[in-house]
This record gives sequence, structure tokens and C-alpha cells, in this order.
Amino acid sequence: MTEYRGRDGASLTARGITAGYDPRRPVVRDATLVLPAGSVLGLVGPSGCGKSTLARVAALLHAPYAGTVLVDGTPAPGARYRAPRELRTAVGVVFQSPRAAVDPRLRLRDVIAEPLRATGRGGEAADRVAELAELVGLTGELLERRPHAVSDGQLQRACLARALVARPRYLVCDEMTSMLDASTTAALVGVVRDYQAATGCGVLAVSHDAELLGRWADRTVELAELSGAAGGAPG
Ligand SMILES: Nc1ncnc2c1ncn2[C@@H]1O[C@H](COP(=O)(O)OP(=O)(O)OP(=O)(O)O)[C@@H](O)[C@H]1O
Repeated sequence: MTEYRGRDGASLTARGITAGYDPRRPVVRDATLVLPAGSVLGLVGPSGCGKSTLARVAALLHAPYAGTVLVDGTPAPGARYRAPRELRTAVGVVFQSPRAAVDPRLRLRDVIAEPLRATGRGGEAADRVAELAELVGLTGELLERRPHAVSDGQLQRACLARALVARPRYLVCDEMTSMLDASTTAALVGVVRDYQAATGCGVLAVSHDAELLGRWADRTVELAELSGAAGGAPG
């Protein structure tokens, strides 16, 4: 898993983003965020300021009113199904609430395999699921259960495995550990660190936990710093 190491100058960039849920009152205004490959960027700011909204735009899940997302220099023509498959699968996402993020009818094994099946790579699923289950600490028995029969921490482990299954070049962790205890938090952050060391992936970590970001992120920015001329470029 070394194909992304050393991509000089590569980044996930959300440039000049204005976004929200009502075009008359955008929650993010002209924000620029640059996530260099191989680094962990922490994103902080008061509750409701728009961190998740910007993170979803960067992950090509939410279309901005203005601005462009570039994946390693390639501009995405839109979000969700409007983005080509190779750009969509380049960015993995883990959300705060695993229960809201999974189909309750699926066994954990199928939750993890979903992105491969959705992109015509179902043939890789069995091997990849087994590999990732071991990485995130899920036993074969847990893989056969459905979400209602596992804990939040176990379900979040499956969500992290799902985010990594298609070997993303960037990973967006939106409050990934805020519902978890200290030992599950440490385990999941450890998995992300190992994946990053092996692949050179870039990680955007949205969190309220300053102590966690202090240990995990190479650099932390406030959402308010990303707007207008200040931009989000490292330096
Ligand atoms: N689906 C939605 N429809 C309408 N408004 C929304 C929606 N999602 C979020 N908002 C609003 O957009 C604003 C920004 O929300 P967002 O979740 O991006 O903030 P945040 O900084 O991530 O907050 P928190 O730290 O509390 O998670 C908030 O005022 C929120 O109420």
C-alpha cells in the first residue's frame, strides 16, 4: 500500500468555498482549505460554524454554491454522483454518528464492502474486508452481525474500515471519536496513523477535542481563518 507516498505537492484543496443549506444565508463563505497529502490537518471552530459543512464539501458529498474542490489538482465537476468515480473514491469519510451513517439492514461485513461493490470492485471485497477487519479490531463473528447488535464503538470501527476499503488518498474524519471512550479513540486514531504511514494519505480531522488534535494533527486551523484572503495554505 505504498502507491501514494511522496506525491510532491499533492493535496485535497477546497478553494473559495461558499456553501450551506440556503443560498441567501450560506454557513461557509469563501473558505479555502488545503490538505497536503501525507499530513493531518485539524479543523476547529465554535459549534455550528460550518466545519461539517466544509468537510462534506471537501469530501465531494455536498455541492457548494461557489468554489471548487481539487483532488491532486483535478477539479471535481460536482459533488456525489456528479463527481467521477475516481475522484469520489479518492476521499474516504468517517462521521460522528455511526448509526446515522450505515444501512441498518446490512451485516458489518457488507457495510465495509459497500464502496467496493458500488464502484464495480466487488471481486476484491472478501480479501479487503478480512484485511481491514483485522486492522480495526473486528472479529469474524462481529462481521456477521447487523448494526443493532453491536456497540457504537464496534460500529465506528466498521465505518472506519468502510472509509479505507477503497484505499482513499484522503480521509475526512468528522468528529470520528467524539462518541467513543478513550481506548476506542486511541485504537481508531492508531489505525488512521498506520494507514497514513503506509500510504501517504492526507487526513482532515474535525474535532472539538483540542488535546486529541494536539497529539494527532500536524497543524490545526480555525474555520474562521480559512475565509477570504487568509486562505488555508500551509505556512
Ligand atoms: N441539513 C441541514 N439543513 C439545514 N441547516 C443545516 C443542515 N446541516 C447543518 N445545518 C446548519 O448549518 C450550520 C453549520 O452546521 P455544521 O454542522 O456545518 O457546523 P459545525 O461547525 O460542524 O457544528 P458542530 O461543531 O456543532 O458539529 C448550523 O447552523 C446548522 O444548524
